[in-house]
Amino acid sequence: MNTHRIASLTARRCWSGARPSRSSFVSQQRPAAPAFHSAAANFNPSTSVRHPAIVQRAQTKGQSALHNNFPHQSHTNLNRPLHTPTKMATDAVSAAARIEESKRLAASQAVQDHLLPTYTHIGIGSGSTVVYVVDAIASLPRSVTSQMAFYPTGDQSRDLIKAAGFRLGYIEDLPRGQMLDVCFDGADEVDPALNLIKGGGACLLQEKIVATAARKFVCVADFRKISKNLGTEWKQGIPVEVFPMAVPRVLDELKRLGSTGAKIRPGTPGKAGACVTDNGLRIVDAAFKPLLTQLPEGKKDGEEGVWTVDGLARRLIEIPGVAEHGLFYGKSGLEVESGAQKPVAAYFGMADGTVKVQTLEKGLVRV
Ligand SMILES: O=C[C@H](O)[C@H](O)[C@H](O)COP(=O)(O)O
Repeated sequence: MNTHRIASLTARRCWSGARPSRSSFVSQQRPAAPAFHSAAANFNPSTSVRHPAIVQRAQTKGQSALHNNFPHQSHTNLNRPLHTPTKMATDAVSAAARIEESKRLAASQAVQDHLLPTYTHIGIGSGSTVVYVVDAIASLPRSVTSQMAFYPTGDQSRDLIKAAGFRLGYIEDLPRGQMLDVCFDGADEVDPALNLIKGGGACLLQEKIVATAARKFVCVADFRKISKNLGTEWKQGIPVEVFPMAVPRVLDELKRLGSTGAKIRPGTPGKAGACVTDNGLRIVDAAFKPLLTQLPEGKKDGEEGVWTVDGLARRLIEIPGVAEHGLFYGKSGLEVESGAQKPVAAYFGMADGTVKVQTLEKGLVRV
């Protein structure tokens, strides 16, 4: 397995030009990770995590680079404030490394718990956390993984599968009636009922097809994704994949439904113009008031722009021109035999190096 190759593929995954910067998050629970295009993020966190010496080197490098950018702040300036840009850069690098490590821990535990050696058809989702899923699977004996076919959810995961030397499967060729054994995928936000927001990296349509084709859908994420209500942690809005000709009409309808400032996702800085998905469509990010899991008594779904997850999810897909949206909702794989959009379990790597698992029966518990 070529870890370095896989890590470099993360850097140029579909959201390199499409994902809204993580730094636009305003959340106290999520340490501000540097935007992927910032200089501080140019070090490779996935390799640094495993080699503390490299983290140290990257931090030292970050310091000296920043000193060069701020020549007026000499080393002998005793009046320098405690929180200098240099310290902030160092903190940002350690926060980013901690987040990467938490993704790796979640992925590795999820694979350990849910990938049986007898499985032959495996779905691989999109995003930066899934890279560690592939990494964990690639560390298994070749005699096991060579019996498996891996089904991607977009260009990035197809590249990951190929780089790991795995056999690529095509979901369109999976015979009718047959299901994937398991699918691993990330999420942008997870509520206590295991509803998800996905599509922060512009992948959601193929993800939903692959997840619902699996007997078991397992979610992997870091601690920033844990949420009480969808829309409280992931504030950019619900990603909605839309046919280009329908975009203005969809924006109008989203406003009528109570979305506050739905907008077309730009492709910048990676691409001029709009973000184009793996399916050649556009992404509209539609922010709503935090989504409920239950309707308060006497209230109607959508009244004053307040929606339940299920109510909004069903309403969004009815809009002509909407190909799919990033709300994964409804039944989980524990409740139905097939077609579940909600995972059977969500694995979260925590900032303290532990892993928590969230299921419908047990809630959020430490492994
Ligand atoms: O569009 C991208 C996918 O839905 C990802 O699975 C989701 O955005 C989570 O990505 P990450 O693991 O990079 O946070």
